[in-house]
Amino acid sequence: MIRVTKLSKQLPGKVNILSDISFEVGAGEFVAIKGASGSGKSMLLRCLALREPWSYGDYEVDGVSIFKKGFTGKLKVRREIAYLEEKPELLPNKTALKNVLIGARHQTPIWRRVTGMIRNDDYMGAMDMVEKMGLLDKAHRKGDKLSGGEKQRIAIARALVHGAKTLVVDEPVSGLDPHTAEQVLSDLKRMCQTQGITVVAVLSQGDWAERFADRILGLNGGKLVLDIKGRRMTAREKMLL
Ligand SMILES: Nc1ncnc2c1ncn2[C@@H]1O[C@H](COP(=O)(O)OP(=O)(O)OP(=O)(O)O)[C@@H](O)[C@H]1O
Repeated sequence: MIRVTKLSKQLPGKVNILSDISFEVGAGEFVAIKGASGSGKSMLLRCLALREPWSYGDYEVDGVSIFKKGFTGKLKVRREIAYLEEKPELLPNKTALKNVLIGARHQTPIWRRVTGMIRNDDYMGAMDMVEKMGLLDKAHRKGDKLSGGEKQRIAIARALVHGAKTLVVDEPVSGLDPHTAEQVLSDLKRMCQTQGITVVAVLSQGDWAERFADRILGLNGGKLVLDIKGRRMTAREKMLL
């Protein structure tokens, strides 16, 4: 469970990017973030993944107060919360499977990256995850020969194989055709339902959030203006964003 209390983010010069944001996300929940361009969606994700320092606020993950725990708190977030950028970077010359196994630079021991040595258990685990993502037939295709949607799904598989319990994902379906977008979001949703993985995803386009999310958070000018169950939004709710 993630609890964010009064998160604020200021940049030098006192510009407020995020103001007084509080919300909770339960284990296994799929939460979508919506908001206009510049409303602070990416900054919120980056703060959740501790890619950006917070100016103010409390952060609790599974009952652990992250900032009070200092280094171990931050390590917990690094281990358990994976941040996936809009266009995930894969190693272009490695296969999809190798990308799942050794691609995550900060999570793979350097000796294993250098030697390419893989334990059998790890290999099976990665293959299993690639299959769950519906990409078994692409497992041996090189990273640069995968489509945008396939790259997204390999990046998700990589994060899960390396122990992430929560995926914080920036626009996972932007630039994808509707069929592929549907596949990526269905995979994410299934991970939530069957494995208790928590997903916080920016889904600003179309009605993806309304169709797939358990909850929708809405940002406007760095403020949380909406926190509703995942359902068709009313015209009034849309006006708030
Ligand atoms: N490093 C930075 N320095 C100055 N301003 C920044 C920085 N990073 C973000 N901002 C500003 O913070 C605000 C929120 O940015 P953010 O990227 O979170 O928006 P967003 O909602 O994700 O937008 P988009 O949908 O266009 O990606 C924007 O006004 C942006 O210009």
